[in-house]
Amino acid sequence: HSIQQVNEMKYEEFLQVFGNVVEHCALCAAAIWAHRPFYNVQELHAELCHFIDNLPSIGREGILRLHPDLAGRIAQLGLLTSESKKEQLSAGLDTLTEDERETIMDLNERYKEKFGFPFVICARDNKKHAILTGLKIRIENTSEVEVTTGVEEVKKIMMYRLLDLVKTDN
Ligand SMILES: NC(=O)NC1=NC(=O)NC1=O
Repeated sequence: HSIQQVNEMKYEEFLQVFGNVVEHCALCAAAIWAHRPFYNVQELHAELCHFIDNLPSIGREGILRLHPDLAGRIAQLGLLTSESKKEQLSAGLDTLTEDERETIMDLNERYKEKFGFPFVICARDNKKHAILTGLKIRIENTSEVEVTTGVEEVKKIMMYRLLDLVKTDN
């Protein structure tokens, strides 16, 4: 879709196209449709970031809770969204050794136990070793730091998903 086509979309089509740029959180796209027209994909991304940043912390934590674990049960059951599946594959999470898988699952469980939301990282920016390192380092952070860090990763994931949907070579 060109940005011109995006700006002409009724909200139903806009939601069909952009409803999952934030994983399982169609509210974000549903809200910022009202701010069309968008000059380009960067502005569309900025509007979504602005909406997310203005949520109370309980809302931002909620956005994190909507994310599937990396190499988690949902992934093993083949129940990831198409976007998440592609992202987790790009990080090489389908090539984990049994040890690596056990370590990630254990760290994810401990992270969730500590924070009450999952570890979120942009899998298209981080291969499996960076993900393991990120888990080990970030689990030592405070909850406040991790809400902010996780949301910043959600914004990166969102940018990639937007670039997959909006043609920028106009
Ligand atoms: N917990 C996560 O970080 N999940 C994910 N990150 C991505 O980039 N895709 C996911 O599914």
